[in-house]
Amino acid sequence: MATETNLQVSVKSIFEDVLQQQGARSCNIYLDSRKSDESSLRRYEAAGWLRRTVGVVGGKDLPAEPSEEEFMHGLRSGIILCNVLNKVQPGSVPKVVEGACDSVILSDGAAFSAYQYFENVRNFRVAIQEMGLPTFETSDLEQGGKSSRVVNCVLALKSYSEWKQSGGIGTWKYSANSKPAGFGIAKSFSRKRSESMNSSFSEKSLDSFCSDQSDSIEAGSVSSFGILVRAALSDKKQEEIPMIVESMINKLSEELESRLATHKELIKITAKAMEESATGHSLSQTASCDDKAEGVEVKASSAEEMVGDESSSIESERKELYDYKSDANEEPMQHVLKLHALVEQKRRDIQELKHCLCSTKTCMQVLQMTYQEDVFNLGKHLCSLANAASGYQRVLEENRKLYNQVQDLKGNIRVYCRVRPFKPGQSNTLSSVDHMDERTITILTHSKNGKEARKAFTFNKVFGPSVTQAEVFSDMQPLVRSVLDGYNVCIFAYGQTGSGKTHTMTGPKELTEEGLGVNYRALSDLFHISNQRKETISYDISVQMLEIYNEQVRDLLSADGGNKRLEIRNSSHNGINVPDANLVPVSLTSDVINLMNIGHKNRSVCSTALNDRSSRSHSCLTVHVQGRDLTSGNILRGSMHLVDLAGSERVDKSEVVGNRLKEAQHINKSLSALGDVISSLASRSSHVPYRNSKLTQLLQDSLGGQAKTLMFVHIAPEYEALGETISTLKFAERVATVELGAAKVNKDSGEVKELKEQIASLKAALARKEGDPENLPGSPERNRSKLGSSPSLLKWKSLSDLSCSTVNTEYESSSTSRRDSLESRETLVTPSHWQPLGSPLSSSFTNEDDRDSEASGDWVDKVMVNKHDNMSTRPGKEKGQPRL
Ligand SMILES: Nc1ncnc2c1ncn2[C@@H]1O[C@H](COP(=O)(O)OP(=O)(O)OP(=O)(O)O)[C@@H](O)[C@H]1O
Repeated sequence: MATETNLQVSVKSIFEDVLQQQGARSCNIYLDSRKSDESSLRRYEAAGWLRRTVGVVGGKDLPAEPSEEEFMHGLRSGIILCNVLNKVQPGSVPKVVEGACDSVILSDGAAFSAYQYFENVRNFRVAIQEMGLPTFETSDLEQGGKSSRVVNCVLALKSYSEWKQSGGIGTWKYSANSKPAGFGIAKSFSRKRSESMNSSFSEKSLDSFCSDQSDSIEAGSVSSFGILVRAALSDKKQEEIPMIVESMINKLSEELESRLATHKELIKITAKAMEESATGHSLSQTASCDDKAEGVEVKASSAEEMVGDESSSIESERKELYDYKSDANEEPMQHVLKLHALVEQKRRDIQELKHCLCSTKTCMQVLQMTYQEDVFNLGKHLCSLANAASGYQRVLEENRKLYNQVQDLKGNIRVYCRVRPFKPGQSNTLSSVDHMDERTITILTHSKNGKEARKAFTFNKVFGPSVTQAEVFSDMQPLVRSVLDGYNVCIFAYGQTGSGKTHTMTGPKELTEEGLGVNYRALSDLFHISNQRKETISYDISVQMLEIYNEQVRDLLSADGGNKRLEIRNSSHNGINVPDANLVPVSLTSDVINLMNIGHKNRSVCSTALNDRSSRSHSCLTVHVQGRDLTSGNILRGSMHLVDLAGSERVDKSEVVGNRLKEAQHINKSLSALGDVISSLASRSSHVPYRNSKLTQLLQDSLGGQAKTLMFVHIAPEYEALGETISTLKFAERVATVELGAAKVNKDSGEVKELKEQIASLKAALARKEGDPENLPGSPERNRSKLGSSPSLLKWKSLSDLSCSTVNTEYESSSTSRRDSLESRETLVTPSHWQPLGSPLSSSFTNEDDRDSEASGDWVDKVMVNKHDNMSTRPGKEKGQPRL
């Protein structure tokens, strides 16, 4: 269209030039009539095209320059319209009604027949609408209708027809407002209808000339040129016209030739530009590929999106370019300009994109560097964490060793005394217990001459009648932890029948939470601690329950009620064990309760009315613990025997016979054998007589070496049981006296000093590992905080706390002699004036460790004395040492 306009403008200017050269006066501009002229010209154009296309219809020709009324009147039947449409688009109106009434023309110019009128026009409008062309209302063909819409529709059809004729290349476009040539400038030409061209240079020849010059130029425009020419020549003399026309033609042909040359040139440029654009695009793609190949991780999604968007936009633009190329024949100038602009735009876009890629690359490199730095720092941090973790593991390991050393130094054999309360209804009963303090029990007795006398026995601890189950357990709790560290522990309940052994080990018949005995509490504690350590060590805990009756071992957890006799075996792998006894894995305290119920049931099955099996047999609950260190893979094995011994009362041989006698003999034998073993161990005897009884045989691995033995000696307070009480205490004395010797340490000995130094340096080393200045020994903050947080440390006691001695002093009942007696005890173990140092380990302990260190009280300082004793005498590797 632009080309068309350009050409028209050129033709117009040529006319003007020619007219000026000829001295012709310029046409006047009639601005007021411009509008009507414009619509008239459009109408003429439409009419001209209709005439040329369909010729004479129904014997009536449409005037070449019809008035508005003539135009509408001519088209009202719809025949011309339908015919012209069928020519443009064959078959669009399959049946054009050309009725007999055609010739009947009413005087008012109305429709020939209503049928024709509506049918043809309707079919035409429908077809036009389907083609997407602008249409009009049927009423527009009536008087007062909008003829401009009809004209517009016809011109659109004309434009479409021409587009089609030219091959239908590109997209058909039609602008309803396009003006006929000559109206793009401020001049218009009017012509009187009556005026005719009376020359050889007829209207027709000029029209055909114009139309010959450019096929692509709309015929309507050519018609306008004709009008222009006619208007220009209207006032010329006849003889002037050939000359004017000739010069016009010359000018026109010149103009057209130059136009064609430009057109060709532009097409060349366009093709070149398109090639460049395509090459530029592929270059940018190659560049992006190269970038990728270089390994530059331009992965910023936004940049990729941009590139992606741009590629697709370039692709679409490229397509458009090709479209333009196809349309180039129609509108070369405009297309070329557009293409130029487009190519420039694309170049700019590509440049911009390259910049963007560059900056993204830089950003990515910076980011990469930052990440690398972060990863490096993280690695360093991880290394230091790993070091700290392994250091922490080492500290824990050391802590475990130290802890167990402390347990060793406290004495591998500990003897506690527990006094049962009077049974209900015994309030007036005379007690054999004269006095009790923390470690001493004084029994009321009589001397040989019948005078009242007292006998004092010293233990590691004395528990009075009011002491609770929890308090009893708290004192032995640290030993439970040793089992988890791979040590063997043996806990015995010793005493005469009815003295409270079962109460201590299991609890009262009606079990309550407070009443739970050592067995439940120990296992519950094992579960608790093993659960706390689950991140570092995986534990398997299993339980066996055996009974030794008349020197026969039975399984209390067997389904047959424990009737089968079992053999004790010694294997290199498992040590001493009873392979045929049930070993039941447990993980909850409730599991243990259930198993113990089974055990008690089996034990009572074997009882008779006259013979309470529980007091006539030893029951042994054995807890086997196997722990696997998750870091090193090391295996720790420990076991704990919880033994409820048979009643220790002596049976007068003259009074009992048969089974009772046999039982008594077996009990005496086994208890005596136990005493012998413990004595031998405590005195570091070269021979330990384990094989003298099934009991000592069974417990062999858990007695001696680094194994820990704890004996609860039970006392019945009734005076009438004095004989049994004395004999029980003497047994305990036998066990404990040997340990007493070990506790006789001179506080000033050089070895003790040496030990003190060793422990101080250990503390310092641990504090350094923790990197906590507060934990360095001697730090005032540390001492303050430890003293503040651990009152037990303030309650510093003398070294006599450490003794496991019993002292028998038979003396007259007087306060003086009693004081003397106490003083005499003090000489055995010298009171310490050492200041409490606290434990540097405690800060690195877990809660569990804190609890345990608290439970063990001021253990670090206690270590100092006993360590000397044990270290100086302990053989290198003995039985009962943790098996790793
Ligand atoms: N410390 C205690 N507090 C309260 N009651 C106790 C205590 N010790 C023992 N008893 C009670 O005394 C009675 C006898 O105790 P227990 O059965 O434990 O003695 P035993 O030594 O195990 O006897 P046996 O050797 O016959 O089995 C039980 O009723 C028990 O509940």
